[in-house]
Amino acid sequence: MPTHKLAPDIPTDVLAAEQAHLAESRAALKAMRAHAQSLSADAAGDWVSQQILQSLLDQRVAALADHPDTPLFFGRLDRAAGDDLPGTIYVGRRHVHDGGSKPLVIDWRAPVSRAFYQASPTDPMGIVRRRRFGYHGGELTAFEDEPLGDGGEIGPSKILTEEIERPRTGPMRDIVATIQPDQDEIVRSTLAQTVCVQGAPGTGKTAVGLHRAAYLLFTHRERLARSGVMIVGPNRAFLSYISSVLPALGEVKVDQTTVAGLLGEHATPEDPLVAAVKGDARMAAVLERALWMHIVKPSEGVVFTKGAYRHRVADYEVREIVASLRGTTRYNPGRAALAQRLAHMVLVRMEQRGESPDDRVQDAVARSKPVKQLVDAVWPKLTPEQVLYRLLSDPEFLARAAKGDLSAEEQETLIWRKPYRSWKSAKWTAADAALLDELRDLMERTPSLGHLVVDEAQDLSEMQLRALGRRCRNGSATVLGDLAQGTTPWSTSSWESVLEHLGQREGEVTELTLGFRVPREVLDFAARLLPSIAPDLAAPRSLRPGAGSLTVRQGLAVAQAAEEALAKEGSIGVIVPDALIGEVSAALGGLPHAVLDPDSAEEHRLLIVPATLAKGLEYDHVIVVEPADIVSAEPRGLARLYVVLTRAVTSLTVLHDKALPAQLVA
Ligand SMILES: Nc1ncnc2c1ncn2[C@@H]1O[C@H](COP(=O)(O)OP(=O)(O)OP(=O)(O)O)[C@@H](O)[C@H]1O
Repeated sequence: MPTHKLAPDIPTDVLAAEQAHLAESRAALKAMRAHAQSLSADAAGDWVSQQILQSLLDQRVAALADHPDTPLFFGRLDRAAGDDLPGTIYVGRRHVHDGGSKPLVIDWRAPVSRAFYQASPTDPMGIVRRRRFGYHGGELTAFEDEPLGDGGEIGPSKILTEEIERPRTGPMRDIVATIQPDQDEIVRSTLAQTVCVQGAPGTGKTAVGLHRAAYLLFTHRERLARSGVMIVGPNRAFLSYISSVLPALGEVKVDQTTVAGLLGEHATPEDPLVAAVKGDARMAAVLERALWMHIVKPSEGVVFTKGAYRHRVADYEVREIVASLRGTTRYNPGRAALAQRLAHMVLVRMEQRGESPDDRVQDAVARSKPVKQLVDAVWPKLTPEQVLYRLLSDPEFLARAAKGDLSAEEQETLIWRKPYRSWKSAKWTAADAALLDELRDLMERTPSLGHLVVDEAQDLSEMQLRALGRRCRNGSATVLGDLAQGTTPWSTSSWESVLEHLGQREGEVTELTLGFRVPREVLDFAARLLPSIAPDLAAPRSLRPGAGSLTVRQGLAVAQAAEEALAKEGSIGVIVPDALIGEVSAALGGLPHAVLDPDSAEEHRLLIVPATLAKGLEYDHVIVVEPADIVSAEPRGLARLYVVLTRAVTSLTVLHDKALPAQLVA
């Protein structure tokens, strides 16, 4: 077993030497920042290049900021001699070098840093000793050594345990100092590889996804700067919770959004049965047919008059062009190509008459009135909204488009009960947003990003997955989720199916099994629901025993439970059925609190969290109010309850007036 050298019994001379290295590294970082600040964008040739260069320099300066509370390095590796790498390496959030070429801190994402996460007594990876540092308020106060060379066992790391037990306040933190070997495998998988991670609540899926984004940006900086990386999360409260992790890792240029943010903020409520049909991947074929059904068989040709001549393209020739374009192009480029092909035929006629028209003439003919009129009649200009409007309001049109794909019953489900007056006044739903996006892509190709991280992916419909898949079709994805936490009408029951609809069939499904958030006692309690919501999943395991962390009380004494929690350290989430927000807020009376709101910058230790927004979040102390109402509020209410019961880091108090759901009673 290693000796854990933690204050107060650590050798002060060794600690002082490490503190001196920290001071030297801090000074060097300051010098690097000053140097970056001194660089001028004036050298750029023109105004535009100057602006671009200035923005790059500003980003560099921002990335070199030293945050006093964030340790600059958290680990040290002492390597066995034998190659030209330095014998001692400090692993930290970014590279820091002295004025020359001496590395003072090496970025955790660099290949040499991998051993910090992966080396073990059985595979020391050339490392003789791994040292972890403990910090207190930005000061280096302790360290812990793990000898790796002697093949012995490594005991539990106190620094790791302390990090995991640290009370939560405010937004999510990075886990860069304590990434575990199985998490590191996922973080460092190659850019070309799509990875899908199934993991019980609190196993670090979100953390791993964010760190993978940071790793890929570091490793493929130029490529991804061009193509982009995006994080897609379940709702804005979640985005706000994770928003500071990537900036803390020096990555400020990653878009973080929700599916609604990406596809359109359409939120008209909808019957889950209708949403389920709209979310089904069979809708893709229906939409494709619906769009192309707008093309009308040409019954006339074109006559283009120039001077005394009338140049004619016959109706059968138009039909041939349309037939040759159909199916070989997207809708909008097809329209443009039809105009150009008609113009080309006119040009051929002109040449046959001895004229010698050039490309400009062809463009002019393509834009001319007779050609435009014919194109509009045969291959009409459309918006996605027009097509979907027609599909959802015209049963006969839907029947033709849906032939063989949707049953008569499903078609009836889709048709609006109360049709809108026009496509402009139609009110769209979240499920419609994915359909509109599919149509948009059938009309014009959606650009692809380099990498997409999709969190809580079990909740996405097949059509939403297709929409996300378009955005990484030339790249790869990290897909994160838990089959037991699916709460939407279209929640998936298989990751293979998710990967298929995402268009990433080659993706590898892997599992994280060790929980870092929820104490064992609480997790075991919540896991009673698993046989009912995800019978194929193994019961989750927790790293943290957490004896005494669970309390179940009859009666809704919320204020009392909140006061008890306020007497302890850390954040408090009172998770309530959405319908009870007002009532619980009134019951909390004079205790300062707020209702969770992603748009508010206000910070409160005591937050009321609507059950439907709790996904992905965590609080030190969680008070769950009236589980029976959480279950009865929605079709997948039991899964919602599982999500809600697994948000606690330190304690969970369940308050109930009504009988607890039978599945929870042992
Ligand atoms: N290696 C680690 N070291 C320290 N803390 C960790 C580690 N891995 C995860 N955690 C912490 O555990 C908590 C849960 O992590 P995270 O939110 O990523 O889990 P999740 O699997 O996405 O959970 P959920 O399914 O409930 O959304 C977070 O506070 C995270 O910082």
